[in-house]
Amino acid sequence: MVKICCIGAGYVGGPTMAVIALKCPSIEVAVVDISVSRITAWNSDHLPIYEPGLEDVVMQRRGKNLFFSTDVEKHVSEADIIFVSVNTPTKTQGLGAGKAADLTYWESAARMIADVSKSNKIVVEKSTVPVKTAEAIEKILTHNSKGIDFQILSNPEFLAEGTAIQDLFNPDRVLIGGRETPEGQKAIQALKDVYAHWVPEDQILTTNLWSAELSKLAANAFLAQRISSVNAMSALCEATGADVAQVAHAVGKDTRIGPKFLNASVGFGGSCFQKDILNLVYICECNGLPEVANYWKQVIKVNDYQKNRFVNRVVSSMFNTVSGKKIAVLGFAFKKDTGDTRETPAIDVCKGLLGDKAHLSIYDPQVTEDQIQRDLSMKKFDWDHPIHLQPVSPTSVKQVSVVWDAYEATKDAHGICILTEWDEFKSLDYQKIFDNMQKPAFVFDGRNIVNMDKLREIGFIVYSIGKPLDSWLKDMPAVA
Ligand SMILES: NC(=O)C1=CN([C@@H]2O[C@H](COP(=O)(O)OP(=O)(O)OC[C@H]3O[C@@H](n4cnc5c(N)ncnc54)[C@H](O)[C@@H]3O)[C@@H](O)[C@H]2O)C=CC1
Ligand SMILES: O=C(O)[C@H]1O[C@H](OP(=O)(O)OP(=O)(O)OC[C@H]2O[C@@H](n3ccc(=O)[nH]c3=O)[C@H](O)[C@@H]2O)[C@H](O)[C@@H](O)[C@@H]1O
Repeated sequence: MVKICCIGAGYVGGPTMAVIALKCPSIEVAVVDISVSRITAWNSDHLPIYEPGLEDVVMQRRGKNLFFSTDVEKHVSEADIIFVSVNTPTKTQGLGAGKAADLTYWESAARMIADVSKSNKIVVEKSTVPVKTAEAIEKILTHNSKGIDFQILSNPEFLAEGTAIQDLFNPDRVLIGGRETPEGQKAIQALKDVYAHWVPEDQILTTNLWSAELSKLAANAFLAQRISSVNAMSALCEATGADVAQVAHAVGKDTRIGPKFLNASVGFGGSCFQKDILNLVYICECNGLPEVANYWKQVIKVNDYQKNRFVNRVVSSMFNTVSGKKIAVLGFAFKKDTGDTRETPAIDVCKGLLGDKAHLSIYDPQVTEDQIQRDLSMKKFDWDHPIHLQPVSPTSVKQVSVVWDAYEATKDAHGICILTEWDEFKSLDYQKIFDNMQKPAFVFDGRNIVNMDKLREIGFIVYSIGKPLDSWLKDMPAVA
């Protein structure tokens, strides 16, 4: 029986391995982690991450051919194929701080693999890593190899949160990069055989190692670039009276451009877009390509601009101050159908409003008060380290209350900011909400999900990203 071990039981390791276990009953899959609380949760009825369809897959295979364990060394030493899906945060100190990937966790995983292995292994990069990481990993493994053959493969993951299970069941492509030697090709074939249990052969792409590593960074950069492009247009739409949804629709009808990923928003979030683009920028700079680096840097700059612009809109619309005013924040996760808040635009928007002394009442159907308080008090980039290395009880931000209901959040509020596109926010009783708010009552829709006309009929002053401005807002231009 082929044995797979995955180091890192996070948003990638957990779901990908659960799906491999489901699709390949003949393979034994162990997911290991240094975080005891994460592994305990994977073995309980309350999985550590919320992802539609995940629980069903885990429950079908857990205890049969899917195991979650903290006994990292045992499972690594027994495995034929080892996936490494650990954190690759942005460096906060030293050379490349604020841009380069911090490979501390990767390196320690590689050293441990070298230490405990007694048989040949295929080591698979599942984490997103800088190009040429495989070379460094190879050096760590072979310097300690005691004659063991290690083959390194790059198999980046393209799943998106909220749709992870669907993405894993029907991937657009599976990408496997390896050495162009006979041993490298054999390793590629072994991994291909795993995916071939459910992925059509022509969707499994094989490349050299560096192409696979770079393709992952490139894919995320292209995706984020589309959002920054449409968000840049949203500012111009507001200035001219064009409607960003109509512009995006017209542009996306061109089959060369396509309709997906053109939703204007308060900004993209998530654990990877910013991190991976910063990493790409750093690699370009290290390779003497400053023009290329600056090109991609601009994608991040426009994203920051979009978040600032939103905050400025809120403040300027409300008589240039939100000091002491109650602002309801609907949605804190970085997108709907996930409880993940990593790099969510809500953090920057809330911090911006708090900077102007607002009182925030936050509601998100999947995010806990503890998480929100952590996010608002944590330093930039600290979130991307294993949970047990993060501050245990951060000081809570006093002007923030977290409630479990949108009606509670909006009661007596002066304004509402919609920051995540949860479906339930579309069907709220906005008349009831209006009746219980201070007047004039504002709605700032950072996700373009509300029916502006209906809300204006009720009496709200409505701002929606990239949409023709309310006459109230026209006279109060937001300066970014
Ligand atoms: N979250 C996502 O949607 C995607 C993430 N990625 C990439 O996958 C990698 C992992 O991301 P996530 O799963 O989101 O991170 P995560 O933070 O949810 O999970 C990483 C896990 O690795 C564990 N870990 C760290 N060092 C370890 C070690 N030496 N031994 C054992 N366990 C260790 C941590 O405790 C943590 O539970 C990152 O490189 C990320 O860029 C790629 C595609 C999608
Ligand atoms: O490497 C990763 O981590 C993953 O990053 C993204 O997935 P994810 O961040 O989970 O979610 P997305 O659906 O890409 O959304 C990212 C952010 O962009 C925003 N977004 C997305 C689409 C859009 O049109 N407009 C927009 O503002 C979302 O609200 C969210 O904040 C990619 O889509 C995945 O392919 C990739 O594997």
